[in-house]
Amino acid sequence: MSGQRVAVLGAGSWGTTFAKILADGGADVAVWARRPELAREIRESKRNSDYLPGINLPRSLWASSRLDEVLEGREQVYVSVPSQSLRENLAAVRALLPDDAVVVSLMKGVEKGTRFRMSEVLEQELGVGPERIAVASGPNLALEIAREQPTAAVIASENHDTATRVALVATNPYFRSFVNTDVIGTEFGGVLKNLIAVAIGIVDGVGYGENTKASIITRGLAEMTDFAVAFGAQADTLRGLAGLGDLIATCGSSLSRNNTAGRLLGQGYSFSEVIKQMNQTAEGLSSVAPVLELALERGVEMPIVSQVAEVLAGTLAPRDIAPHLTTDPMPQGE
Ligand SMILES: NC(=O)C1=CN([C@@H]2O[C@H](COP(=O)(O)OP(=O)(O)OC[C@H]3O[C@@H](n4cnc5c(N)ncnc54)[C@H](OP(=O)(O)O)[C@@H]3O)[C@@H](O)[C@H]2O)C=CC1
Ligand SMILES: O=C(CO)COP(=O)(O)O
Repeated sequence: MSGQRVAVLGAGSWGTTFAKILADGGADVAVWARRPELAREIRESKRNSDYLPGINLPRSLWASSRLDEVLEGREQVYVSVPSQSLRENLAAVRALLPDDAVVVSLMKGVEKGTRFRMSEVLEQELGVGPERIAVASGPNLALEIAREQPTAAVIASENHDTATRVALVATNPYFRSFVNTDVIGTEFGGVLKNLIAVAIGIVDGVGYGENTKASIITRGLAEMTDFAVAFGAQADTLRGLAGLGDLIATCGSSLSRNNTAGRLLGQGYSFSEVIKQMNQTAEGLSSVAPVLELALERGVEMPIVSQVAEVLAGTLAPRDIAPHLTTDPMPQGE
């Protein structure tokens, strides 16, 4: 569906990569970068040297630091800012959002304090109904995609037509979008795999091997599924690209910022030292508290995520994470 006029809000590694995906699929894409110098670099040099070094962006890509210029006349608006900053960013978007525009979350976090998913924050702050909201999630490490290595994603919306319209635009020869109506499962899949990737990073940093990691990934998927299903997700969604697919990609790659943050913790750096060293967004570090609060609310046990929280708090030594995979003396399960 070439020629659709779309906007991407956020020019970090994922926003810029997603803008490239859309432009390479034939869309007319405008990107909003909060820093004018980054907008200028994308617009004039077709580069984003801070976030995607060495990547040439499509010639058609346009960028500005002015929201009004970027949003004018856009039929689809993709949002990719750090989750904890979404609500404050949307205040300026509401008045400028074109009538009938579909809004797509590319983010993988839960808001601290309120514990809302990103699609819920979009609905609340933009005054847009769920039929005009979609979420995108899957095994999507930005730099691999920017290098045009093939992958796939799920586009979910409560409205099947909305998901289909977005998926048609967010598809190109190296990126395939599948359609789903399970927004909760698709969104929580992306949030939860980040937390398991932090756990994998921790045991990697400690120096444990493949058995430990395979145990954490397998039990982590069970934990992700129990949690998401308790909130109304379909278990199948967690077995698909937005769950297992993303879990494999993120747990297996040093490109993952969540995995990297975990590795630093496993090597003995404290939470505050890790924050200082990270120059990109590791959403799992912010989502761990709201996810555990939600789990408590629904009575879902999350032993791996709980241990990640304890390592972050400094109350559990990283080397002790694996033996406590469950506190149940006789655990049932696969
Ligand atoms: N990178 C990836 O591989 C993938 C990321 N995601 C998700 O995409 C979302 C965005 O992450 P990603 O692009 O990777 O992050 P990055 O750290 O690469 O970039 C963050 C971007 O957000 C901007 N930003 C930072 N703070 C604020 C703020 N308070 N208000 C507005 N903009 C801000 C930064 O601008 P500045 O440069 O000016 O600081 C930058 O453009 C996350 O939810 C992540 O989970 C999903 C799939 C893949
Ligand atoms: O979501 C991602 C891959 O699908 C990116 O993971 P990180 O945020 O850990 O880099």
